[in-house]
Amino acid sequence: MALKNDLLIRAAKGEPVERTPVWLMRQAGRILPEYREVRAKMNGFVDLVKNPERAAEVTIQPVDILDVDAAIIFSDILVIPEALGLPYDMVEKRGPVFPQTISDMDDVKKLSTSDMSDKLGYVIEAIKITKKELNDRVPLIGFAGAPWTIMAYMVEGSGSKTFSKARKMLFTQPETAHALLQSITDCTKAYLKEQVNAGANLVQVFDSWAGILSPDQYEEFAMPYIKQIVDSIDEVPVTVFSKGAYFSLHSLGKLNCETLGLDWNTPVDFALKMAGPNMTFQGNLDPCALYGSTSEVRAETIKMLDQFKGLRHIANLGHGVYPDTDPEKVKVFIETVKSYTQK
Ligand SMILES: Cc1c2[nH]c(c1CCC(=O)O)Cc1[nH]c(c(CCC(=O)O)c1C)Cc1[nH]c(c(CCC(=O)O)c1C)Cc1[nH]c(c(C)c1CCC(=O)O)C2
Repeated sequence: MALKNDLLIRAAKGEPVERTPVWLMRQAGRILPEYREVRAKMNGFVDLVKNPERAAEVTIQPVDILDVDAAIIFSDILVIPEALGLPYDMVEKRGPVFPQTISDMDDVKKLSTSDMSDKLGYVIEAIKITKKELNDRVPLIGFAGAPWTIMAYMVEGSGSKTFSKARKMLFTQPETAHALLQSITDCTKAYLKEQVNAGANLVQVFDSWAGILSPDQYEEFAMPYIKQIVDSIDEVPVTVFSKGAYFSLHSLGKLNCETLGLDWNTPVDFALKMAGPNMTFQGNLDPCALYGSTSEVRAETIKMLDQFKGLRHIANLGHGVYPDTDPEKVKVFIETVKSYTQK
């Protein structure tokens, strides 16, 4: 079945579009009262993630309510560590917490890499239900965390400003780090393949903690694994969002993917110079811009769109939308993108 709105897919591939497509990272989540209502009926976040019917419901909410040009499957990047044998808990106001972590090679060897499709079957089921209920109105985005970001949580055991335990491992036990990264990569390749087979129309790789690595570390511990993942997907376009890794845009630009996510710290002309002209850029409004008044949100959005004028572009924020953002301001952002005409 053909998509009724395929702007996102065409923009990703660099094909002509009538206007810039728009969606928001973390759109399926706490900004919507309708999400919080569903969430309140569940036994916590993980329970919601593991309920394919409810996950499909909250995936579609932003399409109905905000009129975005894409849905992103409601799940989390941390389902991979869980499937590997490290369960997580989502603690209110603190974020993810892992009771067990990875400290050495023995821990890596103990990870269970078998039966991944059974263990992640709930996400695949949620994708199938979502596809059916979306009825091809807009594309469905599948996703996974990049290996370095997943490793960071598995070693650190929770969120952190510095992830110093995870970064320490890169210096003190590089072989352990590489073995862990390779295990995560193998599982992620299989997982994304299943998402595509179930109907995902595009996949995004989130490297949220890329920016805490040095350029050399990024080339050694992040890039080779992202490349393996990107090279394993031919059927649909791929977006790589390496937050903070402006210093590696030259090698990101050589990846066999269609789109690079940009955060708001990265100037568009700099990204173009570094990554070259063969990529679509996605981003990059500061999520805090949505705390402004209606006219300020409009002005900031237009300023952002002007910077991408003439380039291949998918409008988005430079990171996920913050939970206390007024959905009305999100709508202003979306409507401003849709009514913007390139002069
Ligand atoms: C680092 C990361 C995580 N998860 C994710 C990333 C990469 C993107 C980024 O950098 O923001 C990705 C993610 N997490 C979630 C989605 C769903 C789809 C979407 O709307 O984008 C996606 C794409 C749901 C979620 N994931 C989480 C929530 C909130 C939990 C709740 O409902 O209580 C949602 C809707 C929780 C989560 N999950 C994670 C953290 C650190 C937290 C706690 C902090 C926070 O809330 O942002 C790990």
